[in-house]
Amino acid sequence: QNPPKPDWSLADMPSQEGRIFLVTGGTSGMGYEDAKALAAAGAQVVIAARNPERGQEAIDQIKREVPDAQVTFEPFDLADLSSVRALGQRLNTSLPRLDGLINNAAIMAPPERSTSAEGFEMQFAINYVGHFVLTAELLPLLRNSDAPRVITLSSIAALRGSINFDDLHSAQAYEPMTAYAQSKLAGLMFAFELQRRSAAAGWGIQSMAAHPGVAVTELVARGPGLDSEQGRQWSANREHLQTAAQGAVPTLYAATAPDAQGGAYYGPTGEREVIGPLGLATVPSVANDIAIAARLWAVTEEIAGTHYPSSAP
Ligand SMILES: NC(=O)c1ccc[n+]([C@@H]2O[C@H](COP(=O)([O-])OP(=O)(O)OC[C@H]3O[C@@H](n4cnc5c(N)ncnc54)[C@H](O)[C@@H]3O)[C@@H](O)[C@H]2O)c1
Repeated sequence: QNPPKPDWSLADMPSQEGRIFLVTGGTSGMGYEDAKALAAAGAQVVIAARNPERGQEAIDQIKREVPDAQVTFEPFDLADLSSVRALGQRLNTSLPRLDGLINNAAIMAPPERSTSAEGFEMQFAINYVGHFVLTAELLPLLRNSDAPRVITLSSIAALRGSINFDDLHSAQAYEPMTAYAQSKLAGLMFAFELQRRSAAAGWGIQSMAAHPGVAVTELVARGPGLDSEQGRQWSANREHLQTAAQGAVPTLYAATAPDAQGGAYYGPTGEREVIGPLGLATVPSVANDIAIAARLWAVTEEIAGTHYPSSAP
């Protein structure tokens, strides 16, 4: 795989006119920056997140900066698979195709364990299983595109992750960052496995992963909280971290650059993994284990009740 030029920036993004993107969690942080940059390049963008008021605020803010932006909001909750499926059905009716899906929404390390509508540990549910189901729902729309891409957000936290098949939902022991790391590793393995399955079945989808390094967003405040030890450390380092706009660059590269490749993992790289520049990110060795990836896929299909087609329909 060819690494991208480290100085790739939004100015290098080709026109996205005529292309349609969905960005989950596009009301704040990196997702918002993704939506704004894609709209500025001429794409039609659908932001999907929970809160319609925050959705309208995001649209208003984007339109202040990009007056002719084509951006709309769809409410949905990744922690409730009936809501994820309902979004899929609405989009399958309203859109002709989908050229890019950005699986961006996430929560990080809430201090107390909680569970989704289906009883999954909340980070596993939102960060991973919800996106697994959403992508399956949108497969027909993606296949209507002549060059569809699916970008799934991972994190350097995945380097510390493992897939605990004996306790995927942290019911026996809940450690917030361990559960986050598992969810982000699962997302990374999903991105790679989707690429393999797409290639084998001829779906034509390029699936890649991206991570932002460490960027100043709402993730910490909404998770461990700014008063936590983690929050205090993070606040003390704020000026050394990336902005959300900088953190969005690897995702936007993956979503739009002609030379970005399916199966790659883009992010700030090497010694500068936390703050840049753009490159091929470090892949945790377990993420290359195709037996674990296949097992995780099968288990997820089972618990989610969503089965991908095994070959091109
Ligand atoms: N900020 C960082 O330093 C960092 C580092 C590594 C990876 N990431 C990843 O980047 C991505 C974006 O995170 P961010 O830092 O911009 O955080 P953020 O908190 O600013 O944004 C997260 C978005 O996800 C949405 N969301 C949360 N729960 C949801 C649910 N149940 N249903 C639908 N939407 C939901 C939120 O509404 C919000 O729009 C995440 O995947 C995160 O894991 C962030």
